[in-house]
Amino acid sequence: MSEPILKLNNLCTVFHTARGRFTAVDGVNLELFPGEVLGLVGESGSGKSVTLRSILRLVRPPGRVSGEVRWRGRNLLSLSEPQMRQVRGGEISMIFQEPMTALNPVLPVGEQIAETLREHTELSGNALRQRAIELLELVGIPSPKERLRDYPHQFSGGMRQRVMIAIALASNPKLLLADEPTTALDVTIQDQILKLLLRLKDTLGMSVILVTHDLGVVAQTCERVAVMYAGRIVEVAPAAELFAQPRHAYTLGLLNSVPGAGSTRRPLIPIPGAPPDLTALPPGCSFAPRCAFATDECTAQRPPLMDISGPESPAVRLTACIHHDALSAAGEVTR
Ligand SMILES: Nc1ncnc2c1ncn2[C@@H]1O[C@H](COP(=O)(O)OP(=O)(O)OP(=O)(O)O)[C@@H](O)[C@H]1O
Repeated sequence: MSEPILKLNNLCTVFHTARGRFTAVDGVNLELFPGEVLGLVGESGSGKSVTLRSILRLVRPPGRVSGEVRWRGRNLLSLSEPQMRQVRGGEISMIFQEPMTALNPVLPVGEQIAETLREHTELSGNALRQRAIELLELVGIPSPKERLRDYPHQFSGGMRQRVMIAIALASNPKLLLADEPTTALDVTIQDQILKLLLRLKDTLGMSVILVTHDLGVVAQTCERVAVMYAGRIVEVAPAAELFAQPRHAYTLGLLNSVPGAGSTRRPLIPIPGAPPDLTALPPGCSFAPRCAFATDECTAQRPPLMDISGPESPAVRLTACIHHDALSAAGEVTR
């Protein structure tokens, strides 16, 4: 297997709020390989977005990020801000759920693409304008030359998302961080945007981390999946293996609670309870209070992320569930 392009080592992000101090990202270790699409899934508040923002150092003080973000031989957390600006929007780009938060409403889209091109490439004058047209064309915007002068509000939701992707790709990034990029769109447009992202990933040779709570989107797009719960990674597996045989009780719960992620005929079983309050996490496994498999051992101490790859599954499988063996049998019964 090739070397990872990105490696998160013990990434932690702590916030101090009126509710108290809490760790939104709690010791995340994760690897991303060149050209792969990794899905980061989990319920709302599990720390997916904060993980992405921590990679790019977009967490504002008093939020504090520690650990290591190893990217092409450097730790991004120890770069100066000017060095970081070259990486952010240059080598690594990010797209968001709501393009309007990323786009400037009072600037024509052509000018917004030009800004990124000026910052991250040597292009100027006509070559720069030509490249802006090419980028709009690349993301499937009809009549790109004419649309350069248009403002974000003159585009439909799906087209705005395409514009944001064009801006993100302007610098030829090696990594695209996509935070729920299709959640706000209707299903047909969602499908088009996901296909576009996959095509662009292949054409441009990027890696992608895709944050989503939609397991259907994961099944459609991701090669590997990391599951987050209460700020921690609880399972990592190739997507097909994760769907076929989840090895963490939380993943099993997620798969059983949504339609379409596995067999379509099975009944949906919601996960009981709600995600924990991060300011008052239970001892041991954070999922234990909601888990049908939990035993005293689960609440006694926090289970580490264990490597359970075996000869029958050559790809790396990690789980933080001590009942991962019992789950395989139960998983087949409930699913
Ligand atoms: N700037 C901030 N200040 C304080 N708390 C924050 C900040 N940003 C996020 N949080 C908190 O950190 C936790 C993780 O949030 P995050 O947005 O990463 O979750 P998520 O898994 O992406 O959920 P969603 O799918 O709803 O976006 C949540 O409890 C959230 O309220």
